[in-house]
Amino acid sequence: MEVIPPAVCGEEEAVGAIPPAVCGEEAVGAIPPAVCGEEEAVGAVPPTVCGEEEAVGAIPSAVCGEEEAVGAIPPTVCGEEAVGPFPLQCAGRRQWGHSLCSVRGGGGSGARSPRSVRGGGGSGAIPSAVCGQEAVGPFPLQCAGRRRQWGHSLCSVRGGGSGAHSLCSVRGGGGSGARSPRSVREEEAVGPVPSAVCGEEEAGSCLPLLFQVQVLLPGLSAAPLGSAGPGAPQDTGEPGGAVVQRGLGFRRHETFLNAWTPAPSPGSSCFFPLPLAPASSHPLSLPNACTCAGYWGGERPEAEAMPAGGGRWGSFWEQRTRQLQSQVRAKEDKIAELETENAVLLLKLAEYKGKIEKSRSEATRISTLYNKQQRLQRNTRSALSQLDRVIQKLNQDIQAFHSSSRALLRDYQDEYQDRVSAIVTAVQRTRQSAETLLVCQAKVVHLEQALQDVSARHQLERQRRKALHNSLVELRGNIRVHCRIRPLLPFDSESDDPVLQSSSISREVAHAVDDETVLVKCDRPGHPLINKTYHFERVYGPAESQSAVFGDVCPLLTSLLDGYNVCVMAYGQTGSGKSYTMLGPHSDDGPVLPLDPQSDLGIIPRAAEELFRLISENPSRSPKVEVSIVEVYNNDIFDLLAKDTVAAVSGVKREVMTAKDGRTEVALLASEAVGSASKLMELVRGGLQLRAKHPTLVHADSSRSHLIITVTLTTAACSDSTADQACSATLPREQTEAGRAGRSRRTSQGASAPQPVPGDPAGRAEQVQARLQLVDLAGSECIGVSGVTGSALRETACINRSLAALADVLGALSEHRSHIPYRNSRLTHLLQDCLGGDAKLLVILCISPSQRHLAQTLQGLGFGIRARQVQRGPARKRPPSSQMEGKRRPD
Ligand SMILES: Nc1ncnc2c1ncn2[C@@H]1O[C@H](COP(=O)(O)OP(=O)(O)OP(=O)(O)O)[C@@H](O)[C@H]1O
Repeated sequence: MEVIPPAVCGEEEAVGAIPPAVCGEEAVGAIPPAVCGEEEAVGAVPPTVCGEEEAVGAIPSAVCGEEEAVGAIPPTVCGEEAVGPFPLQCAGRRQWGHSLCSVRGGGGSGARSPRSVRGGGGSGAIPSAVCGQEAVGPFPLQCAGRRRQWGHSLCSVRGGGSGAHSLCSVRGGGGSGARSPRSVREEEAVGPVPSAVCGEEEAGSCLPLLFQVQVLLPGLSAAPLGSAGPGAPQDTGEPGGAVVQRGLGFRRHETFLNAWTPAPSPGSSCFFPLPLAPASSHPLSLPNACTCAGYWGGERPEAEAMPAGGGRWGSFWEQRTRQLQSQVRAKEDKIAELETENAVLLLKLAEYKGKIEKSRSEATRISTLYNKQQRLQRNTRSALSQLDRVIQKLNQDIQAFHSSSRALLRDYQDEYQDRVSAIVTAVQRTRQSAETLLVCQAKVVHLEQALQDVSARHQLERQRRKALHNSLVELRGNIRVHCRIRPLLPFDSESDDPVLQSSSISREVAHAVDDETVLVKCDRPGHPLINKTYHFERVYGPAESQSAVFGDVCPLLTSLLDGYNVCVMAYGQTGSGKSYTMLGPHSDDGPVLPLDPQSDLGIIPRAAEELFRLISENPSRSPKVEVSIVEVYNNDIFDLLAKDTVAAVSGVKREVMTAKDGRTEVALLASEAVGSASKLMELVRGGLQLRAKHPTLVHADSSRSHLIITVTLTTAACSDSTADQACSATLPREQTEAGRAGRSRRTSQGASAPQPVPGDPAGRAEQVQARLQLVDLAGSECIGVSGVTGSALRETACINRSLAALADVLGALSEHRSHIPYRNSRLTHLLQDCLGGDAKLLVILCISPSQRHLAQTLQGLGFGIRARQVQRGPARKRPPSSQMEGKRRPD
């Protein structure tokens, strides 16, 4: 083992023969220096640089980061950790210098090979090793600690190592070597020749310094080598000695490094620098710093290897110094260039960092977006899957719909064809029908025309027939019977008969078939079917108005003015509409004139108005009009205009008497002359107030007496010609003709025509009296139905008896009996002139359509038929009063 280089060790012993050994924990090196970290490093030649692994290399140097690197001369640059000989630049973090730091790894050995070991041991001959926190380097060695450390060599080398020219504070193992300085920190450093410089530890002897390297940092003026100012290193002049600078007095923040480079060792061809580095923890606290200046190793050069004498050595070293200075300058230039590049790189780095930050935020944003997109994609996928299912379902539905639609379409087309063919057929038929219809329309028009002609002819024939019938009636002296069917009223349904209350049975049994026929039809269970028709001069249905009824009465008023006695009599059961027909709707005030077109007033007020209208049309005649009103109540006659009359029951009874002229009159009958219709109706209203009334179950406002209003017209007699003219002016043509026929007949028969009485001794003017009797009979009633008792029952009995007497008279008249029983009743007695005389008698037969009153209806219809059968001979005008005297008609 050569014992040339010194060994430097940290905490461990460093043993080195000649070359120094540098070790971390333990370092052993032969000739090449070995620098080791924590592991032992043994190396011969070349040095080895390794990271954590052992590195062995020959000449070329190796640079490694974490990996093994071996390098000889060319410098090596590494990232975090680098090793390089000669100008070695290694950039760790912001570290600048020739060689770099933070070399970790095992040791190595080799001649002239720098070695930087961290952790492991290392050995090298000439080149030094540099480490980050621990670094070793040859020649101008700059080693930075962790921060801002500048210098040729560095401190804190860990690991053992041995070898010549091995450097610096070594921790760990020791190293041994001949003439090798030894620096031991915490551990002993042993070196024969080279001295060891250490901080607190022993510094071994050093070889004579061969030259100085001065490195100036910015702001520090250069000091001449060997003659620096105060504190400049002193050459001890002893070979193998160490230069120890203590208390050099450098200013703070200034760095002055003196390097003493030993002579090349025989075993190595390179130099080992003598770094001067602060030993304190802070790199800039130099004044108290340097404890270990440098080491040199190797044997003193032999005569043949080293110029003999100081001059030769001086020139050599001067040359070498210049060479090295030029190299230093070149390196400095290179450093400046690299600084620039580094600055640029730093700028780029900052830029890239900014971009990286931006990219990171962008990446974060993109990541967020990506997550969102993922979620969206998941949602979309689930939605799409649902949509797919829905679409599949829809497709199935659509297919089903299409198939059903096709089937429907086929059915529709088939049906359409059928319908079209049917329509075509129908259209053809319709065309044929239209043609037929046109023909039919033409026929219909023709028929309608013919019908109108026939109708006109029929109407004409009817008028003729009616005229003939009226003539016949006039000639025969028949009683005219008009039948009026009132509407169905609410009280018609108030029946105890459940059969009648049944809605299945029609409640109307009497119907107006036409204006001359009444049909009674009733089909009740348990009763014989009734289906009978009755013919009258006129039939009024329920809908016919009061004015229509009065329209047929109106001609009789003309006859009245012509001198005929006229009687209009309403006959019928109770509640059948007699008072309604004769007077109008019941009211407390009675019928009030004047009439309006829509009025419901009956025959009496209308007749009054018409009478005075007719009178006013021929003022030359201006007959005297007198009114008397009587009622036949309980077969007694009461004068309703008598002054002594308070009420019918308590009034004075009147008697019927026969006048000289044969007329029947009421004795002491009060009569009042009236000059107007309203005056007449005023008297009527007064009489109605006195008329006996009593409510029954059938009719709440039932009249209990027969009301007879007599209007007497007294006119001056006129000649036949005058009378004919007057009659012609007022009567309808057929009536006039009939009247003429009758008159001619009466004349031939010697009937009493009004003729002037020549030589009337009394000198009285001839007068003709004609009477209009308006009779509202009391209604016949069925006692069981009307439910009357007491006085009402007597009233009913009297009413029924009087009506029966009336029927008997009509029966006798119709049968032309010799005796007419007028006097069986005061009613018939009072109406004798009307019933059997020469008056024009009109009976208005009122019936109820209700089934409830069927029996009474049938009885009334029978009465009407019987009345129609009466032939009394032609009606005659009333003769003048002079002719009437002494004439009496037999009873
Ligand atoms: N043609 C008709 N139109 C409308 N209502 C009628 C008609 N005939 C009768 N009435 C109504 O019938 C009811 C009975 O009529 P009305 O008093 O004339 O009977 P009546 O025969 O005089 O009875 P009574 O003999 O008992 O006096 C009355 O309320 C009346 O208004």
